[in-house]
Amino acid sequence: MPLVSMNEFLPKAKANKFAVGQFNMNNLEFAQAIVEAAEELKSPFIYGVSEGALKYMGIDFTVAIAEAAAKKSGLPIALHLDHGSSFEVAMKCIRAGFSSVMFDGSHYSFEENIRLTKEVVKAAHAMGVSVEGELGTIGGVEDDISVDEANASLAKPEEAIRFYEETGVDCLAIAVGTAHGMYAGEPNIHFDIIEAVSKAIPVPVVLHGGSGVPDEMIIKSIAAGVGKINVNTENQVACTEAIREVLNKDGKVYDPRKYLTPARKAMVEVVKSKIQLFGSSNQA
Ligand SMILES: O=C(O)C[C@@H](O)[C@H](O)C(=O)COP(=O)(O)O
Ligand SMILES: [Zn+2]
Repeated sequence: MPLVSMNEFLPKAKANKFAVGQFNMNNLEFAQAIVEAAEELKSPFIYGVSEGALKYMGIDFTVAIAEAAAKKSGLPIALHLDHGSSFEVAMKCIRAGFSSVMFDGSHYSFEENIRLTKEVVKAAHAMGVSVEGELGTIGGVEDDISVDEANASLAKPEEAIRFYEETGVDCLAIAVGTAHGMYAGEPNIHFDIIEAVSKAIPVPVVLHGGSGVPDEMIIKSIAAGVGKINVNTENQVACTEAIREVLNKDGKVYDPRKYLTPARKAMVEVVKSKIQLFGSSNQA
């Protein structure tokens, strides 16, 4: 199966109240672990690729790996630019074979965010590519850029609704109290904002900063209208802890397969548990 747009599964997620996971691809082992977990549970999923990860892996390797996963598994998989910062980077990804892009204009003024997102939507939709927009400021560390929680600002439902109506995005990330990275305590998620926006627009709300959110809050978020959830840090932590354990036990190990195999296994377990929690098993 070729890579698909998120519209292959997000409308179904919204209608049937489940969420599709966006799992970030940081290298080959992440990509393999994610597709292995999804194959076992017959789940659609999204490979999220940040601009930093794109630089690290190279755009051609990234697309080739995602295409190989889609072909081998037969699952509906979207390859999605995560937090794209410009029209140019979004177009570069689409030209290389991405089936979905996020344009994150949340650092611009509201009107400028609408104007820029609209341009991306117009070009992407003409090529059958889905688009995610973002409103409000999500706290935490994203691709090495940190936004402290005090400067994170929640999305206003009336603005989110107007943003959707004017841009026509396929899903909308709104700042509702989650943050990128692990939480020191518990996040304070504003379920009322999710519900107000989700009721008024036909596309799903996206929850960024999915790592470390307690299960019951995830379930409540999905019930309120979240249809896409992004997870990266929990996989990074599982991967690194597994590698550290092997190296701590035997300082003489030099074959990367000896520590990357347990790292990949640990990530398979993380992704499987998220797919089950999000309710997307057997939805492929
Ligand atoms: O940091 C990245 O490279 C990706 C994240 O921004 C992703 O979009 C996301 O929201 C994942 O959040 P996390 O699970 O808290 O890392
Ligand atoms: Zn994010």
